[in-house]
Amino acid sequence: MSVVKPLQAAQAIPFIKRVKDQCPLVHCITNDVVQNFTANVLLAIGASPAMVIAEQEVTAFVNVANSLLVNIGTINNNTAKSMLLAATETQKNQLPWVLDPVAVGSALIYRSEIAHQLLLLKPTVVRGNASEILALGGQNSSSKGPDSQDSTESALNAANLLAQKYQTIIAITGDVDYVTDGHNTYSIAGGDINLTKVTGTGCSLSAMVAAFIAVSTDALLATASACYMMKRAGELANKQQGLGTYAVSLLDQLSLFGDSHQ
Ligand SMILES: Nc1ncnc2c1ncn2[C@@H]1O[C@H](COP(=O)(O)OP(=O)(O)O)[C@@H](O)[C@H]1O
Ligand SMILES: Cc1ncsc1CCOP(=O)(O)O
Ligand SMILES: [Mg+2]
Repeated sequence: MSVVKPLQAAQAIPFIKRVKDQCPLVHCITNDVVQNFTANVLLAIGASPAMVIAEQEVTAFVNVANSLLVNIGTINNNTAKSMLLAATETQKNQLPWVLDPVAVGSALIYRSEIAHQLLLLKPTVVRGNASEILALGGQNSSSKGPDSQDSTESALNAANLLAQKYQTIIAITGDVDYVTDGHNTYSIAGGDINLTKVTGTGCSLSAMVAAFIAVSTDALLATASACYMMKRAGELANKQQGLGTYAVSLLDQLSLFGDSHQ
């Protein structure tokens, strides 16, 4: 078992600043539910989003972008082809990329098979909730579609094994986030339960991770820093008016980072 260290805010701040300063272009092949929210989250943190999906375009575009996000949330035959082409090209050229294995496991056999094919293409980071990481590791999980029903602690062992086997970084998000390379692990506490009641926070966090690893050589700390930023913004967002306002306020808080607060 790897050593778990709580991430300090001061460790995350330089990574958050670097994204703002360098404005990385993030190529997103993501699901139909969260396209707009993800683009707005990336803009809020100072990155540039590009949703480029066609199989005729993805190979060229991964070489133009600074990093790639592959999210299988509403996968179909066409998008699966694009995802595999894009990931193959990033692996060939050793470009940073993130896999978000939305809802793997349970009855969803097609996406689970594609997720395993994508894992073999060496994602820099895999970001999922506890149920997804347990399922990816071949362990029992109790998801509810894209939502987790498992604790992040229960997925820590699976995360360590996956990280070692595929030489990747695994970020498990939930009440406490854990980010591990199989040897060193950061924990990030805090956040807010409302983050689970707005669709796309997990998916857009994966896009944030793609932006953070695009501008850093320390992918472990960069990933943990992105997790910190989402949790902190989730704490600061307005919880008095209902979930619609909360979602918009979350964007506000992400965009205000570094100006009025950390
Ligand atoms: N119980 C919780 N308390 C506080 N924050 C949470 C909780 N569950 C999830 N989060 C936060 O919500 C964000 C999305 O994570 P999660 O809900 O696990 O992703 P997904 O949408 O992929 O299931 C992350 O920032 C995570 O830390
Ligand atoms: C509801 C839903 N169904 C397929 S993808 C998706 C979005 C899930 O977003 P998140 O995992 O960030 O909550
Ligand atoms: Mg969610």
